[in-house]
Amino acid sequence: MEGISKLLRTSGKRRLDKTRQSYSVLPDGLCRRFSLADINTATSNFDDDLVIGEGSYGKVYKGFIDHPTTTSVAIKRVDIKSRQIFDELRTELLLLCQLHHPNLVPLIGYYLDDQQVILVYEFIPNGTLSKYLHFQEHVCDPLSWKQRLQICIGVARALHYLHSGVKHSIIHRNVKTSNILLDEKLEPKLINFGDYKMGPPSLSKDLPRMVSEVVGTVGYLDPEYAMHWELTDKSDVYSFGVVMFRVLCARSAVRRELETDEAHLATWARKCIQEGTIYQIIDPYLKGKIAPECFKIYMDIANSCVRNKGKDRPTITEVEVVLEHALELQESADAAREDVDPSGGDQYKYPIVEYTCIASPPEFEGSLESEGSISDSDSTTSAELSLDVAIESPNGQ
Ligand SMILES: Nc1ncnc2c1ncn2[C@@H]1O[C@H](COP(=O)(O)OP(=O)(O)OP(=O)(O)O)[C@@H](O)[C@H]1O
Repeated sequence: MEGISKLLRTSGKRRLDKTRQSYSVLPDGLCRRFSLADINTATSNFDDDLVIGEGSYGKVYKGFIDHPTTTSVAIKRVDIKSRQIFDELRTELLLLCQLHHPNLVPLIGYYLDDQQVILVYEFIPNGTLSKYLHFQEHVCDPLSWKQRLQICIGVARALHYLHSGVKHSIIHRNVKTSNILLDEKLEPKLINFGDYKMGPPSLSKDLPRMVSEVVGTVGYLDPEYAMHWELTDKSDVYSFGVVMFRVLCARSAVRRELETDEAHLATWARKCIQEGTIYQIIDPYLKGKIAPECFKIYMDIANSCVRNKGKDRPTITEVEVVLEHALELQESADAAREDVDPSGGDQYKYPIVEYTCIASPPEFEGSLESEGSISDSDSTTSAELSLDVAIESPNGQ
């Protein structure tokens, strides 16, 4: 990783010295370098019909390389309007070509000159996770609960790799559902590394790093980092907690039109957890489909991720382990149900339970047994039995 900063320094100098000219910023062999002619062919000269998305930096095109085998790629083209944009894109490039994990989007190659940076990624066909999380107005088939758990596990694995799998931890800083793409098997791939920051060596991760600007997305942003400008890997954990609530509730992370607690999903979810009403705000599609034991530990870990203080949040490794356990619990509950009623399929109904956690304990203990508690909807108070819960019986009738 020391090599990265060195490369950044040297390549920065090169840029100042040269007029428009393609050049390499990486040692040979580290990453494929495309010519502009290759890119023009791949995108039919940046044909607007091939645009698949647009980020804050520019358009993303679907392209095809290596004719006649034709591999599908996503090509991100960024006009260099400022030195900062140039540096961020080059940073992403330098980082990505050295990272390899099944849940990170693979970078295939790049083209770079003084006026543009073009990054060529593997094409991930199923779009962003946010596309699947539209409360009550599904634009595509809703994901099952098991698929959602598997997606969360994949993203947690990617973050685990970034936080601990490399010499210096890498803090993504912009974990959100629109930065998670799904491949043909709905395996998640984390994208957008332009805002990452290198943390301290992995072994001393708890030391905060002072940053000169706060980067992230409203609704996902760690409040402690936003207030004190001190960044640790726990900021990503906070954002990941918001992703978990998005996955459960299929609601937006932030709704600017509201001026109540409901404006921020994380704040709203924590309030509902304290009041024992969280089940009322989950995605209606999931109601009755989550095994209570799985629901409890999912809520425990999601709730602990969005604690105000980073030191009270779990590490992403702990989150990953708990989510894997949650998936096992769901699978064994599903298997037990199938034994009872083999024809039930996805329609098996679990009792509707509420989850309550009055106050967050000061430390995350690893064991989540003692945290929240769940109760059958039968035993909820009348105040808790508002519309959503009251109209659904455990049998789905
Ligand atoms: N590898 C890829 N495969 C398929 N689609 C992609 C890929 N990369 C990006 N996209 C699509 O292009 C869109 C824009 O991506 P991009 O990373 O530029 O923007 P963004 O997520 O909006 O980022 P920013 O936070 O910089 O505004 C994504 O939302 C996605 O739909």
